[in-house]
Amino acid sequence: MNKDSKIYIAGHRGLVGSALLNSLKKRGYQNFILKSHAELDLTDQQAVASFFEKEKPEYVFLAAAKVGGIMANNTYRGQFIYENLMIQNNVIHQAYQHQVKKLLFLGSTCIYPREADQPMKENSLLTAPLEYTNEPYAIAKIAGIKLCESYNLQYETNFIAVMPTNLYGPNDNFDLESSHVLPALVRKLLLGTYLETNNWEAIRDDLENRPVRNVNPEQTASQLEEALAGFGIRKNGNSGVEVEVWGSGKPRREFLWSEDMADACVFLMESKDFKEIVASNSGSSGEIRNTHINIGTGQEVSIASLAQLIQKQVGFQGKLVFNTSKPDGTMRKLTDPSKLHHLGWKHQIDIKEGISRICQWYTSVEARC
Ligand SMILES: NC(=O)C1=CN([C@@H]2O[C@H](COP(=O)(O)OP(=O)(O)OC[C@H]3O[C@@H](n4cnc5c(N)ncnc54)[C@H](OP(=O)(O)O)[C@@H]3O)[C@@H](O)[C@H]2O)C=CC1
Ligand SMILES: C[C@H]1O[C@H](OP(=O)(O)OP(=O)(O)OC[C@H]2O[C@@H](n3cnc4c(=O)[nH]c(N)nc43)[C@H](O)[C@@H]2O)[C@@H](O)[C@@H](O)C1=O
Repeated sequence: MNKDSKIYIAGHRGLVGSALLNSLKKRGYQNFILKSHAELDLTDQQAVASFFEKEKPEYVFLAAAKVGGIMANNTYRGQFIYENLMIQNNVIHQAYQHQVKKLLFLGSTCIYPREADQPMKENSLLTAPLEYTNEPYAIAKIAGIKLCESYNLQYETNFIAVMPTNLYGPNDNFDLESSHVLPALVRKLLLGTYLETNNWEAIRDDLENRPVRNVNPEQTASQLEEALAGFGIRKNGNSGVEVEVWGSGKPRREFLWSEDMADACVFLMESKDFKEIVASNSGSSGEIRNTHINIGTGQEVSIASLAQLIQKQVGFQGKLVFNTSKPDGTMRKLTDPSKLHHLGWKHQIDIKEGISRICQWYTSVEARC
């Protein structure tokens, strides 16, 4: 990529897209095409075709998708499979039709079998059944990998598919229901600290800044207390406040800071081609598959430990309680990032540093919506 190359970041307002935009700007890139969902619905085949015809991007980062945590994936199963298939089919196909020089597609580590050997290597794809809670999303992502791979093999395109582990950082979704675990626990535990001191002003401010379904920040203190209890943030008799953690707390997850993730993506777009990635796959028998690349830290933490780390960071004095009526999802999902390490990239920010950064960001002026 040259500094004046025309770069389209699909999903530039999201967690990953915004980190990609910042990372590219820092490196001196300046020629961006940016469209919000409201401006261009990527599920609309005709609209996407017209957009590519008009704009003719040279490089594409496909970070637009229907995304959410375990409950959103499990509940909106139809939307997760349909919207993701449509977005990726439209964008990847038009990138091929309009001779895009390179495209980077973002998948997810949920493509791997539920019982995959840990840490998970790229070649465990399609070797056993998937985790149920996010199966529709995972199937769409697997189709995206195969679309990139098949177009590369048939049409000699240069499309790279990366499989990031669970991500977190600025501009994440902090909704109390549809978000991923890390942003959810940051917000729930912060609200817990406000509830401990009856700081209704801080609670109202938080709810105004990031509206929550069926909660009016103007309500009385006792109504707000009831609303928060519905999200598992509640006063517990005279012993203080408790915050609910979904599931048993036993599943383990691997977390990568979004700016590290963006750095890895830019590194791959700047310096690696699909052919080099194929060449780096060992033991090929003439069949070309598993050309995607894991992006992770190779380090995991239990959900209970994650909650304790965030609790410590925000200074929540109360109790963590586990709600086992909520799903655990897969028990382990740890990437083996050695392929990416061999290609020349390694993460920088560890989980403790990342938690400190995201808690600071969440309460900063910058985070105001
Ligand atoms: N978050 C995570 O932990 C992980 C994410 N990923 C992958 O990374 C990518 C980015 O995820 P993330 O940044 O977290 O997601 P976000 O939800 O933060 O952002 C998604 C972006 O996609 C855009 N978008 C969604 N639907 C459409 C549509 N129909 N048309 C146009 N734009 C649309 C949104 O636009 P707008 O803002 O305008 O509404 C938003 O900017 C996804 O492919 C995801 O699967 C992979 C692994 C883990
Ligand atoms: C990135 C990845 O993200 C999703 O998979 P997931 O890792 O299972 O999602 P998650 O972050 O929502 O949960 C991780 C764990 O944490 C527990 N947990 C505790 N308390 C809260 C809580 O308050 N909110 C949430 N969301 N989870 C909680 C929760 O019960 C689970 O055990 C995929 O669907 C798919 O989108 C995907 O690819």
